[in-house]
Amino acid sequence: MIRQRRHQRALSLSLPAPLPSCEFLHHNNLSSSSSSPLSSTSSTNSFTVDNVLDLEKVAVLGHGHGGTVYKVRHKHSANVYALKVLRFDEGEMKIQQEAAVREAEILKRVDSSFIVKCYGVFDNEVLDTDNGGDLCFVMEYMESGSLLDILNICHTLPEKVISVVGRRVLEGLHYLHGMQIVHRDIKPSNLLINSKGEIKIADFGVSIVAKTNEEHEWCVGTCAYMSPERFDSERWNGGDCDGFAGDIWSVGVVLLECFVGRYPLIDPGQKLDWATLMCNICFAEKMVLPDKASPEFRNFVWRCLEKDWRARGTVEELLDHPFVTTCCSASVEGLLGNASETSTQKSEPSLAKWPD
Ligand SMILES: Nc1ncnc2c1ncn2[C@@H]1O[C@H](COP(=O)(O)OP(=O)(O)OP(=O)(O)O)[C@@H](O)[C@H]1O
Repeated sequence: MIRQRRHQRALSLSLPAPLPSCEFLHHNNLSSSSSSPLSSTSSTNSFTVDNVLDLEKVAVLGHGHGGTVYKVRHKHSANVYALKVLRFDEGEMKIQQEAAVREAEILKRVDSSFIVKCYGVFDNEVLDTDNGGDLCFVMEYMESGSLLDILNICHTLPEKVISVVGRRVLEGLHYLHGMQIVHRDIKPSNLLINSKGEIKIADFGVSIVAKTNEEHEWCVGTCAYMSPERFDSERWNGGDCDGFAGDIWSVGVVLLECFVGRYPLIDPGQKLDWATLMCNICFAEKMVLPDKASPEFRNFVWRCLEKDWRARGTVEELLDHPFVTTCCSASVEGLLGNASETSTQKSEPSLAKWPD
């Protein structure tokens, strides 16, 4: 539902001027049938896919609210990519296209080892007519799936792994926030892991550029990971917020989830509904963390889950926090042991969407 709502709004982004070599922003006819790229990535990324018809489907990697992600192989180079195929509903085509264009604009500009790379955006029907879509993103293939997949297998992670995860995500947010990009949907299924065990941030479907004069709706993203000022803007002065603090809140929820092995802001016996989430996120007392958590981890999580966004830790502050400065490796690979096979047992909190 929130994905639908996201498509129903015509949000606009104020972004830096496009690179001279980039065709994308000048190409408005998204419904045309073309197999040439609408967009390449920035000049520092080598653009390796120039015709989507050179990609052959290998497997389905997963389904999201907007479409399907395939593992694909480039026929000539044998390089493997993830192909995200978005579908637009009839009747909402224009608004959905605008949302997808915004996502593509952001993806085109980001180039960081902490962010899943996008190698091209195409507007054609691909692979075969049954599975064709309306807009396709050729993405870096992340072999080990998502943090959600890892949690499905391991249930909980040791603190030393969580600190590596935290550091990587903070580095990614530091990069994004430096470019004025607010992600707005940090959650386990949007943190992907490659064969080297490196975690990267993915999915910019509801991201925005902050500090512009544009009006942004704040109640978008995934409810369960949403900060108080985004959940209840009026009470928590969300109107004054630039949005960066909301990403930090989500990091705190994700890391705590890795520690306790379940969504942490709802007690096991509590019903997962919108009202309970609202109460727990916006009104509950400071959370009591498990005894077994180290003082560093507790303090880190509390700095992230500070309800008042103005008092919450910033990305710069948290990158200097002892919990993430002492982490032993830039990769989670060795620490995760046998958790390389994916599983689909666990899902994110089912009330992941904003209720109508
Ligand atoms: N670049 C990638 N490499 C490998 N697997 C991927 C990649 N991108 C996505 N996936 C897999 O495909 C699944 C679906 O991704 P998608 O971004 O469409 O939706 P989602 O993030 O799971 O859900 P939502 O649409 O609610 O955000 C992911 O959960 C992940 O397992």
